[in-house]
Amino acid sequence: MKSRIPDGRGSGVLGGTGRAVVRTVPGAPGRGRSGHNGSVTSSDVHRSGFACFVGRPNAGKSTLTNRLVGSKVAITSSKPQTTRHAIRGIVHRPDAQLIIVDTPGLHRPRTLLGKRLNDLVYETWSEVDVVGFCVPADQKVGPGDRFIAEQLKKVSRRTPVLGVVTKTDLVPKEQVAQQLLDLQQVMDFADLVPVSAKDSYQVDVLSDLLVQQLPEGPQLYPDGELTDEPETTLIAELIREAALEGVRDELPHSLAVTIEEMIPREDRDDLIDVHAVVYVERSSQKSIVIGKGGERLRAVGTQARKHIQALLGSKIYLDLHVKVAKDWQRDPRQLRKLGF
Ligand SMILES: Nc1nc2c(ncn2[C@@H]2O[C@H](COP(=O)(O)OP(=O)(O)OP(=O)(O)O)[C@@H](O)[C@H]2O)c(=O)[nH]1
Repeated sequence: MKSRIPDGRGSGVLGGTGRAVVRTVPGAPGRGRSGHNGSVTSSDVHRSGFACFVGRPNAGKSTLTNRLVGSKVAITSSKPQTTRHAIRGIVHRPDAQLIIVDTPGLHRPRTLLGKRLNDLVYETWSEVDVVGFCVPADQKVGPGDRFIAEQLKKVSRRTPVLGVVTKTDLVPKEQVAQQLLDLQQVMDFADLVPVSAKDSYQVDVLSDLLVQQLPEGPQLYPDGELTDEPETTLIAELIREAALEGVRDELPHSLAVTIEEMIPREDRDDLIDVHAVVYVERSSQKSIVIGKGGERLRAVGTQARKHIQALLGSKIYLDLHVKVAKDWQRDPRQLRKLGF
């Protein structure tokens, strides 16, 4: 992965100074590593830096990123492990600019793709200023979470880690409290916070806690910018998200999307032609994606088009092809071609 930090600010300035505006976190037994006491101190300091969320697949990281940024930039799906690209969302605040890198789920590598994804995770952790470790409120803290915690401990001396209990809307309050206690057992956190991206519950508190860990610094991106991912990457992700809806469990890992061409239609200033290819690994998967009489692929196209038009603010014509790239997850050449 290319460095996610644009101006040479590397690990040397990692770790927030923790002197920013701090609010008490209702219901969270946070310890506050920098000795904050819940008081509010006004400050003219501007902070900027990077954060990422880690957690088991489906923990709600992408949804939380979207909620913090306030726009749909990272794809979400009910299928696990759908986030492959470290897409950044940018939170603009008067007192800070927080750039969120959405990392893929960490998992035991079985293929070359799996290994590259894990490498990407470690690289991201060592480059950011703060990590949010997400654990959903409705699932017991388990071996998967402890595995991640063990990995996180290796970087937590340099990079502060916040414990984030997500999806609190799904369970009663007592269960949220218990989950916070259980999570506290797995590692030392800079702070613990319960949130619900669905209800926007405590999302602003989380934003404050993340910002508190950032170093002082100027705005790194212009106002209004939500992500620095190239448009084509976002469009490819939107198509992949649509293609993943309601398909068999093994398919997500075998799907990749490339944008072959994106050109304004001649003589029309309101229409863009987008040509995309959906790659699968086997011809059996190809027929799943296409569906009977092409029905599924049409539905995928319709859904993706809706989101792409919203993203670009322009009408598009979406041309989708499905191709088989045999065993692309194990083939370095193909991986490169598909952008991994
Ligand atoms: N009820 C509820 N559901 C949520 C919340 N946040 C996320 N979800 C759902 O949980 C599922 C997974 O959310 P994602 O944001 O895609 O999870 P992720 O951790 O990014 O998943 P990967 O990309 O697989 O690592 C989706 O179906 C979301 O709609 C929440 O606050 N409340």
